[in-house]
Amino acid sequence: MPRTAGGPPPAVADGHHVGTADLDAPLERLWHELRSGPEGLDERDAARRLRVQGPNTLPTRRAASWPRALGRQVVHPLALLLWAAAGLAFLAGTPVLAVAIVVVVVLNAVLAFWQEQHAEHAVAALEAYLPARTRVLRGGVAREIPAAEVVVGDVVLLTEGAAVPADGRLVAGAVEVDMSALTGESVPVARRAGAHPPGPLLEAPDLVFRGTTCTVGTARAVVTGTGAHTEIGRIAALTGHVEHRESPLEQQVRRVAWLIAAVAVGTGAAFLPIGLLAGLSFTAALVFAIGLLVANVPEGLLPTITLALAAGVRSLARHGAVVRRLSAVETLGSTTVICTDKTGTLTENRMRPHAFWSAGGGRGDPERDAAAAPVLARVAQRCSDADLPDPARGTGSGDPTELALLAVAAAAGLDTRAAGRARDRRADHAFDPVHQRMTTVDDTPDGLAVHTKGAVEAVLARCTAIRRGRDVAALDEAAREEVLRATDGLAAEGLRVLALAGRPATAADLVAPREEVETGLVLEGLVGLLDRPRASVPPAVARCHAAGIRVHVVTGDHPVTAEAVARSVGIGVHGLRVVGGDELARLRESELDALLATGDEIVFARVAPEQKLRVVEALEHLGEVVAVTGDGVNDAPALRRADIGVAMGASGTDVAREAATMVLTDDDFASIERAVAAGRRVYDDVRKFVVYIFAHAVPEVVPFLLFALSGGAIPLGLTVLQILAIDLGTETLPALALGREPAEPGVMDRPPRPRSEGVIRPRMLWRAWGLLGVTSALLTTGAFLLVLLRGGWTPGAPTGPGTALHPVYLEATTATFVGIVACQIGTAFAARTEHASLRSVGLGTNPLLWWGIAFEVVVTAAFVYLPVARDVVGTAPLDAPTVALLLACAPIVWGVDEVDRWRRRRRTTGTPSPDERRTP
Ligand SMILES: Nc1ncnc2c1ncn2[C@@H]1O[C@H](COP(=O)(O)OP(=O)(O)OP(=O)(O)O)[C@@H](O)[C@H]1O
Repeated sequence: MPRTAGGPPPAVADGHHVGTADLDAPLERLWHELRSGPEGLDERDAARRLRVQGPNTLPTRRAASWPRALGRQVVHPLALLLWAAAGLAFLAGTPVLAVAIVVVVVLNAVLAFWQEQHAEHAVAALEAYLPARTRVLRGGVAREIPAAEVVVGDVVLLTEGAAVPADGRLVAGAVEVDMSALTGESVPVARRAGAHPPGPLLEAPDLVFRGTTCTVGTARAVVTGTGAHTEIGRIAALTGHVEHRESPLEQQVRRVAWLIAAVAVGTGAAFLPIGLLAGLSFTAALVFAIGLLVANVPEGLLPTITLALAAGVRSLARHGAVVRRLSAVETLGSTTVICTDKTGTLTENRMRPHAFWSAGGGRGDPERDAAAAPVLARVAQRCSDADLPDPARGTGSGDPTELALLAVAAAAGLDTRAAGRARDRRADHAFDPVHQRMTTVDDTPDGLAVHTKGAVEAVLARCTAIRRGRDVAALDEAAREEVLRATDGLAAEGLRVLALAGRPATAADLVAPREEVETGLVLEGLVGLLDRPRASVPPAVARCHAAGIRVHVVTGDHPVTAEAVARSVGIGVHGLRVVGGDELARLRESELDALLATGDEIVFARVAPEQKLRVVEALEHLGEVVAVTGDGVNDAPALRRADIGVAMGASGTDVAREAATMVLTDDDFASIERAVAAGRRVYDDVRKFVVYIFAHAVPEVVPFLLFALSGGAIPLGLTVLQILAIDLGTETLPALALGREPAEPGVMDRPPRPRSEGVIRPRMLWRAWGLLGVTSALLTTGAFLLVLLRGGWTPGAPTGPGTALHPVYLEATTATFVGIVACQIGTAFAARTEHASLRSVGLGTNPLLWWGIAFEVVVTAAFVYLPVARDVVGTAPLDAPTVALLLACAPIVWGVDEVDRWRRRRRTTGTPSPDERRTP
């Protein structure tokens, strides 16, 4: 019987799973049942299987959940408040109002649903930017393919840091895998080919599963299940898709929304007795209280914020930074320190041999002099896992360091193709960042030989002799000094220096542990590799400095090389310290804190990945918001710990990607800086539309206040239904457009926002309610009174239905309604910037806003001029001069705010103080 983790094996008609194959069977039978072999499938067979089996992706159950998502919006707590208001309106005998409120609830729910779906899709679409890739054998040749194209029968190659793309059985090699996604157990477990005692499926020592990652070792596995027919596929089908977790920004805004809703209910309740005192009937007073409530409940706020975050995530993805959590966008904006690695992030990761040094010949040209150093060239050729099929074009696959060394071997006339090398290799000890060297034992024309290459200190420590021309001399203290001096000389030019060494081997070296093989080596020479800084990095570093962000380098490379590269891109212009891994290890926590608090930028060189975590923890202890980059398995803890863990999408391992908050598709440091700028922009945008949404509360409430405080002598300037028309019809789209506002000039010239600072601050409320709101209220109330007085009204004169003044009253409320819309247009333009002038951002730079305003104008015109709509909301057509007068409210509101911003800029003499810059 085939073993399963639980329940019977899935249906196998489509061949997704080896339900018919016996996992306990000997390998030969498994190959037979899967119609595959140690060479893997051939391409045509694989393509056909892919068509039959479908892609190797996990099912999503989005389709089934949308009615629930929509339903959730209708019973959302703020919506429930509005339902209650509708119920009250119905009881108060105003069914039209009740229906209108219900329409508001439903339309808002639909809009919120649409926004959330949009946000979810934006996040889901990110996967397309990060296609998981995997290496498989096809017809005996290793190829990298999208993980979605893996089929049953494929032979996959697993290496350190790789995600297991499908369920399978190991056929060669041994690995350790992190099974935590399946079992919750975080300690990696060993898996090796061959061993096969009976027992539970998940514990079988030769089986690997999709969703787990390989932390150590290399192995080959034949795929036995893909897509939904994997263990994790079954779990995914049980739990459905991942829930959206609320970001701190959303939590904050939710709290504020509740606070405002409570205030709205409170004011509504308080105005009920005031209305009665002003002489209203109970019904009229109730309607009036409901009006206040509906006017102030900020029901659209949250979904709009979620959408703004999602839009930010999407635009980041298009610019090389894929964020894996919505909340990361806001954290990015407050980043204060970036810890970056060097190779590939600051530099291009395209290395070429630049200098060569040997004890006999001194410095030389690596390609020209390579032939004169045959053993060195052989180490470069043999001790490598890269493939340089065509040295002339320099193209190939593998580690850039090794490709550059293969170029040296090719210059010496050696064959650099992978196939021949693999044939002669008898044993190897892979490179890892802790040992910082790699060793192979190979058959050569001169017999079996050990070949080692790596960081100079790491190799030198294992050498006992040094080559001088044709001779080999003992490696004494003086010779060691000579090598280290030569290393420093090359490193000072920013070169990555590798030492190459070798010795004749014996059969014992084929089975001996690493430490024994890497002894008694002869140092052949040094090669200096040039890896140019990326052109985009110096300006990005300068922008980080202007934005108050410090950049530390944490690298495995030599201190002198790292310092030269750091300086060449502008890191440390205001003070640079270089700290080696050994020194870092000796520092006490308090000393490390003191070092990091100096304000200097620091190059941590020759550090082990584990030490990165220590630096990150110390920085966080100092209250910094840290973004840290990493690409290897050992970087994962630091990536997880940091506020923003940044993994390298192009060169990093799957493990690092999984642990990271953000993945750079181009590995470029400049993308981090762009992401920080985008984070700041999104945060600013959220504040912009909060200002916009809050501002209209004042002109909506003031007519009620005037009515109540005048004891009914001044009629109600705005009907409840008109308020609903504003909330619903006219202001939604401009608010959405403000969420897409391009960054304001100077967004990267101000210091980072403190982590503790709330999104809504007193100064911003003053601007929304005090400045924009009060100006709008003055203008609209003025317009209302003007129209009334012009029509012959005097305070206290009756304006109710049937009275002579009723048509004038209708016209006057319409003036308030249109006036508020015009003021909102002015507010929208004012809210586009927090500090800068509108001129500096340009009038046409947010086309969405223009569309939103066009929509607003059309809807308002419909409410005023379409008889059906007019009857519902109680408006009357306005004449052209009145309309012109009301439209003037827009530039006035904008102008008042523009003057205020100008005044604040001038008060700070053009160079705003940090505090001033952060306040709206
Ligand atoms: N494939 C390799 N074989 C042998 N030695 C290597 C290899 N790659 C790198 N090294 C040596 O090990 C050192 C550390 O490499 P590691 O990959 O940890 O860091 P790095 O790439 O130099 O820096 P960063 O952490 O900034 O990416 C290098 O400086 C180099 O001397």
